[in-house]
Amino acid sequence: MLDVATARARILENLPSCGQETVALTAACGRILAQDVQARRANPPVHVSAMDGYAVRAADAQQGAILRVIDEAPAGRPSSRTVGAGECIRLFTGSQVPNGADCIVIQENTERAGAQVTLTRTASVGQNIRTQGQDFAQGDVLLRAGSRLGARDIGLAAAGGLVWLPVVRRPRVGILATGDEILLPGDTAPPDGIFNSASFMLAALLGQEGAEAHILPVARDNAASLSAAFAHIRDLDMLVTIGGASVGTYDLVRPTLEKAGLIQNFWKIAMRPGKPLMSGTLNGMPVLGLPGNPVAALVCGMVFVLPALHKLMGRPVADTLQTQPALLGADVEENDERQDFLRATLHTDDEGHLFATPFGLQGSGQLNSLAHSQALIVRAPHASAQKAGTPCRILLLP
Ligand SMILES: Nc1nc2c(c(=O)[nH]1)N[C@H]1C(S)=C(S)[C@@H](COP(=O)(O)OP(=O)(O)OC[C@H]3O[C@@H](n4cnc5c(N)ncnc54)[C@H](O)[C@@H]3O)O[C@H]1N2
Ligand code: MOO
Repeated sequence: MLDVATARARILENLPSCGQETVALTAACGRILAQDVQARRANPPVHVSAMDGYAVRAADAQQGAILRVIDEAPAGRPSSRTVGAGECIRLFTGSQVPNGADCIVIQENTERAGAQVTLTRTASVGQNIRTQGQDFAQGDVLLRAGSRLGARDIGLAAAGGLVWLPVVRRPRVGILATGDEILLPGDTAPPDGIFNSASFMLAALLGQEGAEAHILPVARDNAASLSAAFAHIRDLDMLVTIGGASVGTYDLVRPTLEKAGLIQNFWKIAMRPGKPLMSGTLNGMPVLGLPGNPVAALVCGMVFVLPALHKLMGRPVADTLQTQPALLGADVEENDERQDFLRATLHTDDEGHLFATPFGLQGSGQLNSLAHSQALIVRAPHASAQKAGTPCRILLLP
């Protein structure tokens, strides 16, 4: 059986990037920027007033000076006049600063009488002026390729005059659960049917990482149903199957895929949960066959499908699993030949040590402990029995 690291590398090896598309600002939140974007215009585009008041020449802005109001220029309606000696122009927050003026006296520091204004305080050059390009200049790189766009990035792009943004195309991932016993959550018959948890869990996992995840109709445990399901696939960047991956008589996913033209990369890995993982390509489309046990599907989703998704999105993918150090919160037994991923809760003691405590039961059908875990303890094949307090490596669960 292949080891986990080799399997991961072989899945990532030949994955193409799925390219980019252009979306409107309103559709860009959460997307990954595909190219650096530059400001189309400076912000502010011209010198503007930061306050309601009067544009004056700083040379005139002495306490007690009396100035003549020669114009009024609301925001968006710049004055064509030039402020000369002894003159001022009435301005408002956001108004363009007129020629000749080099400071803004705020309204509270003036007394107005008809067309005359008396300054009650001295002002200085540049006061209350937002200079052109103070925030950013035309052509400045506002956002870098590879960043995930949030609300503040959208605001910055909008301020730079961008209407459309180049983003990484969301990979279309088909999720095909299989099994005669699999029901939609909430279906009432048959009473011994198993609700399809794995498809919804994987769709959520991949969706929150930027995939366009499509839950396909469940295929039945027979070659005809599976063949039809594979034949109906169109325009997917990746297919993820769930179940029917093992060695039983009704585990027909791999043989049926092979009949449809699958080029198998590998099948079966030294991992618990996740042993019957399969990787291949069908007419060029990457296919990952996950085990049906939902915990195995999720752990394989984290360890293999997410990095594959990131690769499809052109995002950097670390060569190795990004584990972190912790201390065992309970004794663990000797491990066999499979790399183990144990569901665990985390807590930090008074001295700041992080402990990962594995659940006692680790069956790969048990979703309750999966949902209530914060991490997976990763144990190497053939690791010896270890006592609580021993250093270990953990993978944080999303
Ligand atoms: N003789 C052997 N038997 C098994 C082996 C083996 O090496 N030799 N491997 C075991 C391991 S490890 C795993 S994992 C499972 C994987 O089996 P399959 O991928 O064939 O999965 P199924 O048999 O279809 O289902 C297993 C289990 O999971 C439930 N299931 C399936 N799909 C879903 C779903 N979408 N949502 C929720 N639950 C699902 C299904 O009802 C079964 O209970 O094989 C072992 N056997
Ligand atoms: O992959 Mo299986 O879940 O080890 O039982």
